[in-house]
Amino acid sequence: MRLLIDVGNTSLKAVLWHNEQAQPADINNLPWLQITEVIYACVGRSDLLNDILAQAVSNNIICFEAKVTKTLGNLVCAYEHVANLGIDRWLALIAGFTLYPNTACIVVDAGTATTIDVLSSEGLHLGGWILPGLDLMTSSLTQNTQRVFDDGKTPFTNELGKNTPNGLKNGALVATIGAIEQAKLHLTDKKTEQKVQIIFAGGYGLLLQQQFEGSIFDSLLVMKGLNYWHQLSKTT
Ligand SMILES: Nc1ncnc2c1ncn2[C@@H]1O[C@H](COP(=O)(O)OP(=O)(O)OP(=O)(O)O)[C@@H](O)[C@H]1O
Ligand SMILES: CC(C)(CO)[C@@H](O)C(=O)NCCC(=O)O
Ligand SMILES: [K+]
Repeated sequence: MRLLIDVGNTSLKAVLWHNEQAQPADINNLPWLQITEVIYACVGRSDLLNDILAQAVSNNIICFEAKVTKTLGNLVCAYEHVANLGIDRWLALIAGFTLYPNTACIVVDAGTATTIDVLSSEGLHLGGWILPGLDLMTSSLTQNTQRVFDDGKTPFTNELGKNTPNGLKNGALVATIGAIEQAKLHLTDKKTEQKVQIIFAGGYGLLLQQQFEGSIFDSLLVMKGLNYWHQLSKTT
């Protein structure tokens, strides 16, 4: 059994991976006798990991930290300074590349931030964008204006707004949808009409997925990326 940990800017997420399946992990009561290795990634507060890694060490369990590299197998990172790319973005790309081989992908992780990454069918990461997540978009407006307010019950829809919370929420949603549409333009090749797979992850991933026909939502994308990273980094 493997312990997979993703430390983001809002929370630490952990799952136990066993027989190709994820089980929820209670980080206050981890089954150390059954855990064979720990694989983790961190874009947020690394101090959240201290206690778990110390427990792993005292149980003689080996820990691996996933890092971004220029290449991983046939996957190539767009950044010149690869260490600057968030590891969560790289792991989501690794998962997209592995789950959809030879397929152009747009990988969207919608949490605190929304990240959009573009991957060619050959495994070239063409680059991406970092947007405020839907909640950050709306809270930055309510906090920096006098009259823009949210009512806590208005949903995000792609309709035109006809009141303030509508205008605010829907503005955030369509800004995000529009960015994903822009990402498609970087992959569309009129001659080959290649299929582009749009993959969503993160807290707002399901909501966004519903806006794009043929797209998929995978709540475990980053966790799967941790597993694939581990496999690929051993063999390449
Ligand atoms: N059903 C849901 N479950 C969890 N979060 C949700 C859900 N629906 C919307 N959200 C929003 O998604 C965001 C959290 O998403 P996610 O868990 O992907 O966070 P994250 O940004 O990846 O966090 P971190 O940076 O800690 O990894 C929050 O803004 C939350 O309000
Ligand atoms: C953008 C976030 C915050 C998304 O979690 C993370 O991937 C990150 O901190 N990235 C570093 C900056 C970059 O990816 O260019
Ligand atoms: K994240």
